[in-house]
Amino acid sequence: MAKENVLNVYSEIGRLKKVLLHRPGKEIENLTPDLMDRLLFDDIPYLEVARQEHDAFADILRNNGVEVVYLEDLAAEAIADDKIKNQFVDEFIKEASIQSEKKRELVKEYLLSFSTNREMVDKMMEGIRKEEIKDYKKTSLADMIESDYPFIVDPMPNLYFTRDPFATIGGGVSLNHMRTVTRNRETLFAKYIFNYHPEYKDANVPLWYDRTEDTAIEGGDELILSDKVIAIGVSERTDGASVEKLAKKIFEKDEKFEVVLAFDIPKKRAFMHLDTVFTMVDYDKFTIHPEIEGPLTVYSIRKGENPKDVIIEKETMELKNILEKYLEIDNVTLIRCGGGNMIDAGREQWNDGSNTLAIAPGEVVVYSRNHVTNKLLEEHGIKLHIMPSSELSRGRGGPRCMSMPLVRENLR
Ligand SMILES: NC(=O)NCCC[C@H](N)C(=O)O
Repeated sequence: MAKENVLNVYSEIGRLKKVLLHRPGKEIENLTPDLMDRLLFDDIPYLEVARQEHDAFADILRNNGVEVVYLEDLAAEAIADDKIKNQFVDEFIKEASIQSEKKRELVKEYLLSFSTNREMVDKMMEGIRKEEIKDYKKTSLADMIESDYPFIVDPMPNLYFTRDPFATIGGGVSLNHMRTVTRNRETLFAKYIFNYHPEYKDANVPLWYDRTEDTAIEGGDELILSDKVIAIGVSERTDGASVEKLAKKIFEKDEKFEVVLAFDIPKKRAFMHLDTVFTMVDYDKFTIHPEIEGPLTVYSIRKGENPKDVIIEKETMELKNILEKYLEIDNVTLIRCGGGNMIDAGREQWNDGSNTLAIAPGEVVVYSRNHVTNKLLEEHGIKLHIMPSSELSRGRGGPRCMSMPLVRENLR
């Protein structure tokens, strides 16, 4: 029997009931200047302060009635069975680009030596420095003559952006195939959680996308505008082909969604995901990066006659008109990040000024540093929960990026 409502997300703004976070761990202390580019960071956060900020974020959520669960706990609980744990470790090692067989054996031995699954999961996330495994240098010629690269297994510093590796859509999950190797490794945790965690394993959670697919899609591009309309950014991180695959999967199931809108957005870092430039803060209000007001090209994807077919239409319209048309609202208000001032907009956008997490209609969590945009949101009647933001923001993601809703109340 399928369990009811273990996942339920039919909007961006319905009251948040349960959310998945990852408390930044020592993976942040394994970031080096040489690695930043490949691991998608622009600076190195100070872990102690990043954790304080993250705990403040979690407290805001808990104080507002949200159940907060952590990726690292769910992953550890999912592998309680030794056979599953063994399989998980093998898969992790296979994806960690470890060159020699002997070194893979040493890494496995090392991971299995941790006394709890939680400690082992933390270590997988943190990465393994060379000096942690003694004698690895004697394992093969490649290892003996290799460069001074300091890791046997790379850290995964982007894990605190839980929005991206998988995304809850309706009653199912888009288990994403990420654009980059570093972020794709993160999706393994979700695979094990949805297959083996006691909360989810018997729930027959439908997968709208699978990490084994060969085109990319990331959760920051997946926005649920209503129980009828999903918006997906075709961006630096998400391919058009993935949006079509996901739409077909959703339409084949008995979900209420009627249309998937593929937003063609600029393929550059400041526009990394759709939620970098655009989040929903109330029934009829959105905070946006002024540069996506449009005219924008949007492809609407609807069910065809045959469940496997879709009908795709291309339109070029202003963002405001697109939202009014598809959400059937007379007047949508777009609140411009930085108030449209070029300097404020550029700075606050860079620090995720329009990446807000709605915890209820008209109520959002925002970064303290984006005070120009925050003031504007307040002037539009939005209730703000302001979190500290000097360190977490260095990873180029805001409150929406740092949270994956598992359950939201349905809107009336
Ligand atoms: N949804 C988001 O925009 N997530 C932020 C991800 C930031 C991370 N450093 C990345 O480049 O993937």
